Amino acid sequence: MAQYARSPAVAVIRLRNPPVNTLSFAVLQALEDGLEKADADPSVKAVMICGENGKFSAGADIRGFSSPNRPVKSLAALVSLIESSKKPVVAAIEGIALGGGLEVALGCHYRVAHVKARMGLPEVTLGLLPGAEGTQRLPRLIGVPAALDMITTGKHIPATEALKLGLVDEVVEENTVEAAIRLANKVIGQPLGPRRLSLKPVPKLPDMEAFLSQARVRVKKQAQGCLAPELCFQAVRAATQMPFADGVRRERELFMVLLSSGQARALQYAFLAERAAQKWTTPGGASWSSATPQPVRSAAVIGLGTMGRGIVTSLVKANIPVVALEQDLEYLNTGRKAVMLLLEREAMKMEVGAQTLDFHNPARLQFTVDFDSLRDVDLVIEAVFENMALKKEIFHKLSRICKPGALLCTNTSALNIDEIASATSRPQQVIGTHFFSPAHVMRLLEIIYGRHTSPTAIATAVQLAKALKKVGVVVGNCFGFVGNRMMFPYVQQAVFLLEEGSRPEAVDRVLEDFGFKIGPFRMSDLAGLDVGWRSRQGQGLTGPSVPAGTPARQRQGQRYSPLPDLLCESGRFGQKTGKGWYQYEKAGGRTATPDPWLHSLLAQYRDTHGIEPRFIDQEEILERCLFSLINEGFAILAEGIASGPEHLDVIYINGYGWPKHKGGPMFYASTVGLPRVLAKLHKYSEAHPDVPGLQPSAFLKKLAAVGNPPIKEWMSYLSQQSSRL
Ligand SMILES: CC/C=C\C/C=C/C(=O)SCCNC(=O)CCNC(=O)[C@H](O)C(C)(C)COP(=O)(O)OP(=O)(O)OC[C@H]1O[C@@H](n2cnc3c(N)ncnc32)[C@H](O)[C@@H]1OP(=O)(O)O
Repeated sequence: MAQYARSPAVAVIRLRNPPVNTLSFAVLQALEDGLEKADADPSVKAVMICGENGKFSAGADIRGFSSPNRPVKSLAALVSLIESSKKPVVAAIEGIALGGGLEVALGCHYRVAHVKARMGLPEVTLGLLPGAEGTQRLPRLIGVPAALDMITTGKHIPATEALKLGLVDEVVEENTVEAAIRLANKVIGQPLGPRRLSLKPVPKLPDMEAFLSQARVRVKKQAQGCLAPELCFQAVRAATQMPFADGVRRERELFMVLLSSGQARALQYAFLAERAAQKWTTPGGASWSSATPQPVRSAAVIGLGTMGRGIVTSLVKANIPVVALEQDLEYLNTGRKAVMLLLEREAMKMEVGAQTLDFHNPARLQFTVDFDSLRDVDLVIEAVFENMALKKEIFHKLSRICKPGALLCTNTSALNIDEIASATSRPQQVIGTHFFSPAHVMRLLEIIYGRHTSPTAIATAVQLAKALKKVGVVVGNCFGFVGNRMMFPYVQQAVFLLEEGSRPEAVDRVLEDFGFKIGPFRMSDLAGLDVGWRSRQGQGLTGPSVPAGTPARQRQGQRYSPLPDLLCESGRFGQKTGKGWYQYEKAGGRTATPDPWLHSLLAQYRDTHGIEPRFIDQEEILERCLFSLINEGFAILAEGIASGPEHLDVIYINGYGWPKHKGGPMFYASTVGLPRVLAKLHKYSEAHPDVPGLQPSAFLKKLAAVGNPPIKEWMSYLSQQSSRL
């Protein structure tokens, strides 16, 4: 709620709704009561609004948007009420003023911010727009270009930038509340008209129309299928074209369009899913609420290939001293040059300069070929290539060399954590940390616990993810873990569709139109086709270990496509060789062009195997790829490999380019409706009985049978979570 006090001519209203002072009905009501009380008291000459616990407000309650009683209108009315106050109102912004929180501050006549405060209108990231008149007030205060930038990107800006933009009147390093009270006392009796933003004109630009049309193109490009940025743009444009009251009406109409859109629900779900994924549990009973992380004051990275370089960069950026180790001086020098280049680029992006990152200081970043240098580090991340024997050899060494409490992490995308841990005398300290490439950019960190991994080790890895500004998702140990395990049937369907008559560019287009950043074939070309080829060779699916007489398109009674193997046998490994599922301008090129060679290979292949090609429509492409991926997700949940559907969705949004405005694969399934997903899987599995990925999982069947419950109830239908531990 809000607490009311006096100081002595200034009424102090403190928003109070832990942890982040969201604007619930009760808070809004208490704020309104406080304003009325201040207005009615002749000894009160000014008002100051601040937030409890060093935070102004994180805005409207994201959990409340789906409620029929959401306080949309009352927030806008309250902001108007603040602005129309006859006594000056000053906002004291500490910590954060976001969304509706910043809109409340915009209703105030003056704003004082702490130097460490951050401000923003992040509604666009939730599929909405600042619907409490923020799209009309902000451009009047800071001008159209800056307002449009803040509103269409949702970025948080630091107080110092806010001061430059004119968003706040003062920035202070000490007590913000006292500074705001001082300012309130100073402005008593001064005219308020010029401080009421609704009365100000929108600052003019030499050519507003030209600016807006260029901005619109930029916004559209960044939106990638998301509706909110375009409607945010339209609301700000309304501010340039209409009087305040009409602009507010337009803002309200656009807000209602967004509020009822599926995208807003999906994006709000994604926000909450990310928080839910931090609350990990294991079938063995360990959980985020009881496990305590160990401090990580230093780290080592073994292997300076693509992944290792990104991981070192990430650690340095997080201010964790790193020892980087390679097998010999030649590899070490190549790795060192590459890491330095990455860090220099990052330092430039961070606008802090190489000195602040301090990566030239050997106490912060040291390169070595000597395993003994790892003796004292708190944590080691092994990032050599995917070879079980090599990884086991390294872990055996680490087990002997590292200090007793050190956490031993393996960066792997599929290998068995228990087998790696078995090479050590301390399997409780061994954990999988699956980084995504480029590791210093991608937000996802899949954290894989093994049979013996301790809760402390899991909590430490989760804490490390936070320190690296990544989202860590804790999952159980199985082949491919969560992300890649769900990806296998998806990619498999994509290849089967080629066998049956489709083309890489057709399949990719359907999935890119759905919203994936890149389709499965472009993705395989980017990652390198040889990675999967080596893995299939290791599993005995291709190469000399396949028994003579095995049918070309069958393995262990199941359908198998040798197409990707054929490409690799012709040296087509994707972008790096200039040829894969597409052709590229050169080895290492990025521009994919459909390849006639591949088309004739497909025709020849179908001929050889007696496959009559057929036209495959977009619906079948989309459903077979997505529903097989989702189906695997249900199997993963039933096996207790992940704590809930939110965890799978967070993995897909942050690691696999799933469109966030579609909420993640499991959320998407809930919007399609589980009975429909099930019916389609039945249909496709009847047509392809030798494809296990299309046979509906028992958990999906159960959820459809009990009447398609909401996603948050799914896990309660798992009577007994089977444990992999
Ligand atoms: C009535 C509508 C009319 C007009 C439009 C107004 C719209 C809005 O205001 S929409 C909301 C806009 N605000 C945001 O988008 C802020 C979202 N929150 C954040 O960015 C971050 O949470 C934070 C910067 C505020 C804090 O970050 P951090 O310190 O890393 O903590 P957490 O993210 O883990 O959050 C802690 C805790 O708070 C919950 N929470 C945060 N913000 C909201 C919110 N706006 N509504 C509801 N709950 C919120 C968050 O879920 C965490 O709780 P749990 O641990 O229980 O999940």
